[in-house]
Amino acid sequence: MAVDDLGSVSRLHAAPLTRSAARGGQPLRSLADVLVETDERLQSGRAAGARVWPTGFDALDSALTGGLRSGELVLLGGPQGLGKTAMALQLLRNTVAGGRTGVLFSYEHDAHSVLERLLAMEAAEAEGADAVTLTGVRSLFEARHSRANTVAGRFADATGGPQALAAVAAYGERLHIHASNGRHTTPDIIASTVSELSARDGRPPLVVVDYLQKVPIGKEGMGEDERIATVVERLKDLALELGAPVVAIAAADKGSLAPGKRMRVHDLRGSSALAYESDVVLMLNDKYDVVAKHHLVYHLGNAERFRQWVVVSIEKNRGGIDHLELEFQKRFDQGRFDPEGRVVEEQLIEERVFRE
Ligand SMILES: Nc1ncnc2c1ncn2[C@@H]1O[C@H](COP(=O)(O)OP(=O)(O)OP(=O)(O)O)[C@@H](O)[C@H]1O
Repeated sequence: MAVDDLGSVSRLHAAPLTRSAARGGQPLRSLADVLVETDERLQSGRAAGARVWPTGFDALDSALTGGLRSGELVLLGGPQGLGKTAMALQLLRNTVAGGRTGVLFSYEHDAHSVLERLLAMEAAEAEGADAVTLTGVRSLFEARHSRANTVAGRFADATGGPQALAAVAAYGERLHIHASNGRHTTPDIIASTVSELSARDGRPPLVVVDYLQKVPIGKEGMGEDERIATVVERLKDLALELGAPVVAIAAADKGSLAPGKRMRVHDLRGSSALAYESDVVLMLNDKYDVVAKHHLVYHLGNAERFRQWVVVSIEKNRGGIDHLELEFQKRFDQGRFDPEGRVVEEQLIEERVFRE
């Protein structure tokens, strides 16, 4: 049947289509029911397939044909300090700035430091390279002898400061930060918190978990791999039930942190479950560490340039192309990446064999 013929499913039937006993949300349904529900969604002006959640990183969105999708579990992995938190926060920021809601389960950073990062990000959005840096934002809060005793007063003279405050105020109600901890914030707590938010806001939030291996299960005697496998399964279930993407940051195995090594999904802690359950895997690596050696040997100036970029490899993409290498320029002094990015042109290696 041609797509055009499906303009309205009810045209195909003499009697209007009605649902049988199995309604949406129940585990067992006939395909006919799914078709009717799809028709109802379209007729009421809603999207019928998975909803697309743009990441706001241009090159990534085009590689992922528009962005992340509802129901997907997305892994963001890579070595320590390469900007996993920065990228996840920027993704959250882009989502809420676009009008949706988001929630961060933060096992690593307190809410105030998240605020500082977002303010630096917004100042940079507004004023580019001249904007107050993340260090500058911290100093504005930490200054003990400032005459200004309000946030607005402290930011009044900082380049991009007032714009950053206005931007954060505009989406602040839609971005939630959960002070999570490795003893109590189990997948059950994550799921119930998200469900409350979803009911309150009338729509599901983008969920970010920073980071996955810190999520406890609350059961004694479980080995780490089994615990991680359980957490990943629960997060995948949450994404499906919620109808939004769940993005989880994943830490690497200690043994795989050797300098000059390219990190792959199989280097992440609990890797077999991680790779199996997730729909999209994004691995971050320092470009300098993963570029083929001839790019460094014959062009000595390249080394410094490459250190400014992070390669984001799409190692898995259940809904589209994978094994694609993108690169984004670090702007860590502003707590972010340049959102544009591009496809990597240089040849990359599995494991770097050349070091200065
Ligand atoms: N004020 C700052 N100015 C410049 N760089 C900074 C500043 N604060 C943090 N950074 C750097 O930004 C980088 C990205 O930090 P981020 O926390 O996003 O990385 P990460 O991959 O999540 O690290 P981790 O695994 O430690 O959580 C780090 O290398 C960090 O050292």
